[in-house]
Amino acid sequence: MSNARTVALETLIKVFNQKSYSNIALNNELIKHDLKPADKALATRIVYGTIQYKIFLEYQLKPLIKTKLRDSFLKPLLLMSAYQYFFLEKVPANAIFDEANKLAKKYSKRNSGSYKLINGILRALERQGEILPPTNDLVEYLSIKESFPKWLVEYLLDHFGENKTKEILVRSNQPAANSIRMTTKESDFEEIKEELKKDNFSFEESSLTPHNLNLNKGGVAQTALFKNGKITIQDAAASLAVDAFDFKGSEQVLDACSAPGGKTVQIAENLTTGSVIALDIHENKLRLVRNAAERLHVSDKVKTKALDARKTKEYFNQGQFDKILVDAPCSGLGLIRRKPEIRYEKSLNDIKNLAKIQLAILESVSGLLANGGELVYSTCTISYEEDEGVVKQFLKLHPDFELIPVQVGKLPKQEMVRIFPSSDGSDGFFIAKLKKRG
Ligand SMILES: C[S@@+](CC[C@H](N)C(=O)[O-])C[C@H]1O[C@@H](n2cnc3c(N)ncnc32)[C@H](O)[C@@H]1O
Repeated sequence: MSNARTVALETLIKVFNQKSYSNIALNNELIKHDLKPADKALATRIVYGTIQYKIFLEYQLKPLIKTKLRDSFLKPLLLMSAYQYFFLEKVPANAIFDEANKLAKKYSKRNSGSYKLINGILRALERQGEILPPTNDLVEYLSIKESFPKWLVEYLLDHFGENKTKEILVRSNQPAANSIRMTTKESDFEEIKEELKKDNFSFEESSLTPHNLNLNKGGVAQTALFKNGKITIQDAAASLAVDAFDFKGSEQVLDACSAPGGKTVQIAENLTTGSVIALDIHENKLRLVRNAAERLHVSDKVKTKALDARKTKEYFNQGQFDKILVDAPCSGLGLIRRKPEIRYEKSLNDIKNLAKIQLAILESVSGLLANGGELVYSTCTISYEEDEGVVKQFLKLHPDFELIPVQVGKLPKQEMVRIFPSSDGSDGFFIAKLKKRG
């Protein structure tokens, strides 16, 4: 039996029991089992949905599991069956339970009783229906309903209030947009849109910027438009960080944390005689930056170097760069819709530790900026400590820098830009622009 649910179960066993990354584990299983496109889509939905709603699903199953689950496949199978039961409206309960029973038979050791156990628990789940904690404990209620750890719900409530928190949680559980950036000049956008239509894509313009479109489906990497570098896959919010610079074209630019290179190529597109040096601490990731530069025909303007951005003073000269981008490593809370497991992996401690690394990177590169030069600091997170907190600490230590209000895309001019995961599917993001006096 090789079908969508076998692939989903194999993947979830690796993710939950062996701590594998979901995208890598799923990809390996999809390669092993040659599924039809519809089955591929179903397996993907079950895997990501089950991970996304793990806390909610465990809460539903907890009152029904009365014995120790000995076989290692049992918990992943129960979770994915419960996910389908609650979230896949078009699949009848009987079909979900039959498939679960078949998988239980296949995976059970003989006489282990696992098959009967699965059947019993899932039938009991049907009788029980959805359960939620009382709404008077808002943290517990939202944690279960939207499947986020309690510390994170509490953190969001403290910083953004009840309405914004609910919005962030709900939107983080919605699918990410299939977002592309048109890399050409604005006058060619219409031509690109026509070509996309010919390739059977429909789209809407991003609510954040005219150079990004949200496509109705994936698969754009197979098109000539992508292969020729006229479009690239990039989140709309992320693309705004580079737009915050005021380019002349002749600048020397440092991209301090560059892989996989989405912003490096965008910087290079803005340069004529200038060039960009792209750093990353992981040498193997720099290959992705070089590939992106080649596809977008900007290789002549991009040099890569493996380096810890906290050690840049040892390699570059004071005042060597006119512009510096620090798109920092961060907790990724703005990316939860793309990487659902982030919510279970990060802690408040991680946020605090990352803030120290971010400040150390800013500290290291600050001396390399020429007087009058621009420094853009960005993250794909929404935590205060990593965003405004880092910028404010940096400014306290560096009175030679000033904060410059930012106007990017369709957004109003702001002191610092915070984008929450948005209704049209963009990631959460933060952008601040600093200028070195002189
Ligand atoms: C948010 S990602 C950058 C995304 C990239 N700017 C883009 O637009 O495609 C952060 C990157 O920083 C790298 N990184 C982490 N710690 C670093 C350090 N100390 N020095 C340089 N790069 C680092 C990570 O390997 C990761 O590729």
